[in-house]
Formats: sequence, structure tokens, C-alpha cells
Amino acid sequence: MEVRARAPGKIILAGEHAVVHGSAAVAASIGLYTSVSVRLPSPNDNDDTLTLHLMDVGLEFSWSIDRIKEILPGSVNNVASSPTTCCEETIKLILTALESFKIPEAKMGIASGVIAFLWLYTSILGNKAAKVIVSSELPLGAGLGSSAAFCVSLSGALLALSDSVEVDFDQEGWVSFGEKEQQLANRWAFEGEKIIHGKPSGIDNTVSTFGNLIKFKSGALTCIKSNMILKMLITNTNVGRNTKALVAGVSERKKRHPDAMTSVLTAVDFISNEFASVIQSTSFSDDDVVKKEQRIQELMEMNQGLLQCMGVSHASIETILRTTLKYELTSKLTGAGGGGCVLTLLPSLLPATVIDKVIGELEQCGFQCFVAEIGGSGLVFRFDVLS
Ligand SMILES: Nc1ncnc2c1ncn2[C@@H]1O[C@H](COP(=O)(O)OP(=O)(O)OP(=O)(O)O)[C@@H](O)[C@H]1O
Ligand SMILES: C[C@@](O)(CCO)CC(=O)[O-]
Ligand SMILES: [Mg+2]
Repeated sequence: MEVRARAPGKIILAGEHAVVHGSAAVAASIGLYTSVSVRLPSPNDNDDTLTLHLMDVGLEFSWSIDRIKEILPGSVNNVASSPTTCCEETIKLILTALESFKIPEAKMGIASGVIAFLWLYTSILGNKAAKVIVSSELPLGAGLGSSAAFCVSLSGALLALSDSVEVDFDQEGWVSFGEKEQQLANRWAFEGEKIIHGKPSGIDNTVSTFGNLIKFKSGALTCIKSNMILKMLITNTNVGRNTKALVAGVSERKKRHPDAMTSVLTAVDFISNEFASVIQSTSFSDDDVVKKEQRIQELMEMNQGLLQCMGVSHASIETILRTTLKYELTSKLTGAGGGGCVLTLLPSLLPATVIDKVIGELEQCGFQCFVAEIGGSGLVFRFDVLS
């Protein structure tokens, strides 16, 4: 029996970092997915290993079930229906399960993903043998929510196989979970994100689970229906960074300058709320569309300025801002910043020749550009009966 699940990445249109401190943020899923397949051995396979193959980084991990029981004795209990946080002590224990694998220095960030995997796997499926394969269309660690897509697709695949969730094995093709099961997958994914991010707001796993466009504030989600076409150019600086370190850096700055930072975070809250109301407003004439796009551009510019105040911009991001400004286009970083990806609004009346020119100039600087579909489906899964 094999189950496959996939979950999308995301862009944050307004409010990253501030959302960790209780301000509102607006995010949309994008049409790039992470897929997880979990294959359980048939009863006569005599397989007693848990294998994790991370295709994107070319790493494979394998543990005997006896070793899993030794590291995580709690894995004999089935806690799939009640998500629990992995404590520091357990993280240290799980780290010992990684010692024998020589992870190259350049790929050390992957260790946190493997710890999240072991925590989610053993909490949801206990100590069953299985072969798990992960692959993604998303760039890893680039601000497009690869960690959330990883945790959501993994939680979805594991829950589909667990006793705690009732699913119809005869359904064909990709299907969505019911609302209750989506909530459960989202809560487990949040526990995984805590291991990778330290202090996540929950926005990334929420938009990856439910898809579409959302406003998110203090853990609560509001679904949004956009009444305008938002076409965003995504430019990857290819500068690697780590969300956990950037989020911690903003918290440190807030501790050093509490009053100034509180004003910055409050300003972002207003920007996100205004962003949400502009895209939801129902005025459709050409003039109105142009005005709405101008307001969005101004909000993006202000949000980027405040992200600079938080200390999460980067020289490569500033180069993209300057380059797109030459074409009167507005950009902001998306996700955690420090490198990663930048969004540029492509207004509806912008000639294709200008888009080609700006992309050409950005690519000449060594950046990678693409236009992704915004607001697609969230977590889905499918069963395949193996012969
Ligand atoms: N396909 C994958 N295979 C293995 N590990 C993954 C995969 N996707 C994500 N990860 C884990 O997530 C980490 C990257 O998460 P991080 O939060 O730093 O970046 P991001 O989620 O891409 O960006 P952001 O959080 O800003 O949206 C990787 O180092 C790895 O531990
Ligand atoms: C930087 C941050 O706001 C978004 C990362 O995509 C972190 C979070 O909300 O968990
Ligand atoms: Mg992340």
C-alpha cells in the first residue's frame, strides 16, 4: 500500500515577520508542490527498516525499527489525534539517530527537516517499517515555504495511513481531506515547523494546507477572495538563508528596541489589512484596476521599507529592487528574507516587451525569474495499491 500526498508552497504578499509578533499578514499558495510518498511493506516482505529518501538533496537515511524504539520509546503509543510538541530533550535524542549519517556541511540545514520527519512519523504512525520518498518543485530555503510544504505533505500522507483518520481507500485520483482532517494535518505540520523554524507564526503551514488566499493573524485564518488578478514575478536571488535565524534576529531587535519595533509591527498590521481590503474590493472598471494596482504597489514599497527596519533585507534583494524600479515596477521580499525570493507586481497593462526586458536584466545579474500560478489547491492525497 502506498499513499502519496502533496502540498503547495506560498508567497507572503504582506506581513512576514510581523505576523510572528501578532500582526496580520496576507499569503497565497502557489502552483509549486512538495510530494511525499509513504510505502508500507506487505506482510510477507519481512522489512523492519524505516527509510527516508530526500530526492532534492540526494540524501538517504535508514534506521532499523529497533533503533527507532531505542531513540523514541514513546513511539509505541499512538498519538496521531493529538498533536504534541517535540521537546528539546527529544530533539537531542533524535540528533543521535543522525550521527552515523555523514551529512555534508553544506547540507546541515537538512538535519532539522529530518528531525521533524522522525517526530511526525513516530508520533503519527508509531514504529512501523516504511519507505518514504520526498521530492519538491520548490527551491529549498528560498522564502517560498518549502519547510511548510514538507511538513504538510508529510503529515497528510501519514494521517491518511493512521488509524485516527477515516479515509476511503477506493477513492481514485487526488482527493482532499475533510475539514476536520485538514485541521489535524495543519496542527501536526505546525509542530514540524516548530522544529525547523523555532518560532513559526503558523501562516506557512496554514496556507499550504488550505491553499488559496488567506489573511492570518494571531493563529487565526480568514479566507479571502481576491477580486483582482494579481500577477507576481518571483525572482530567486539564489542567496541561501535560514528562516529560524532570521526570525530569531527580529525578536532580538525587538528586545533591544521595544518601542520602535512595536511601531514598525503595528504599521505592518495596517498595511496587511489594507492590502486585504484592496484586493477584495469590488470595483472593476479599467481605471479602478489601475488605481488598485497603484495602491498595492505603494503598500508593497512601505512593507519592504519596514522589513529593512527589521533587518531582514539583503544586498541581493536591494539589487532586485533597484533593477525593477528602473522599469517603474515595485518589489518586496517574500518569506523570511536575508536572500531568498523577491516579488514584483506585474500590472495588468504592462506590455509583454517590458516584462521580457526586466526578466532579461535580472537574469543577467544571475537571478532566476518565474511567474507562478497564485491561489491553487492545498493539501491533497491519493492511494495506490501496489501489485
Ligand atoms: N524537499 C525537501 N527535502 C528535504 N528537506 C526539506 C525539503 N523542503 C524543506 N526542507 C527542510 O526545510 C528547510 C528549509 O526551511 P526554511 O524555513 O529555512 O526555508 P523555506 O521554508 O523554504 O522559506 P520560508 O520559511 O522563508 O518560506 C530545509 O533546510 C530542510 O530542513
Ligand atoms: C518570516 C515568517 O513570517 C514567514 C516565513 O515564510 C515566519 C513565520 O511567520 O513563521
Ligand atoms: Mg520555512
